[in-house]
Amino acid sequence: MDQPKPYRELPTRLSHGCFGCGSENPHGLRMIFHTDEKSVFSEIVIPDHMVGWKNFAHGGILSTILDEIMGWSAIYLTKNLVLTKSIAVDFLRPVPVGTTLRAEGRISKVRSDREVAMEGFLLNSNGIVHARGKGVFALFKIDAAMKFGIADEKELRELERVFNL
Ligand SMILES: CCCCCCCCCCCC(=O)SCCNC(=O)CCNC(=O)[C@H](O)C(C)(C)COP(=O)(O)OP(=O)(O)OC[C@H]1O[C@@H](n2cnc3c(N)ncnc32)[C@H](O)[C@@H]1OP(=O)(O)O
Repeated sequence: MDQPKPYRELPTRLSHGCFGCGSENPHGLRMIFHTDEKSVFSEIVIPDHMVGWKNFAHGGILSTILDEIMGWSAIYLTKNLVLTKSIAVDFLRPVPVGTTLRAEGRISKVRSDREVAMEGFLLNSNGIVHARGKGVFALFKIDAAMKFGIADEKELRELERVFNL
């Protein structure tokens, strides 16, 4: 008998142009996310054209991945929409392009109903951490997100529906 999967995919395959997760950006990372309900994670291979020095991934790309994983973790785990207020990244070991990485995000501290501190990690296939991020995210209920113009109403209603916000 099939065992239930210990994790599931988040419904983030929305057709939009986000560099991190949009399915309509041919130059983007096209990240797909899974959750075990305590964290959100994503397997990713950084393409060759995102190289920095030698064959190592550009630090800005690693920061983007950490921003993205912490952002979706914040959305899913707090049930709010988010905007990044700040991020800080520690680059611990170079990341070669073309290798499989695991990005992982989780809540560090819910500071108020409008702000959450998150942490994110980029690990190689042996579980070694290559980069670590900390981020502070503004939390928005749907009505506030509309007021701030984070997305148009149709997109927000869709996010509300698929994420039970
Ligand atoms: C679509 C998803 C895709 C899903 C995307 C998932 C992936 C995420 C990963 C990537 C995310 C990004 O890169 S996001 C892109 C990078 N980040 C950004 O662009 C954020 C730029 N920063 C900002 O817009 C701003 O700093 C804010 C909104 C964060 C904070 O604004 P602020 O102006 O300092 O706020 P503040 O003075 O305190 O308040 C001004 C007014 O806003 C209200 N206000 C402030 N914060 C909030 C709040 N959280 N909820 C309600 N209302 C609020 C206050 O009551 C006040 O109202 P009143 O008194 O005037 O009525």
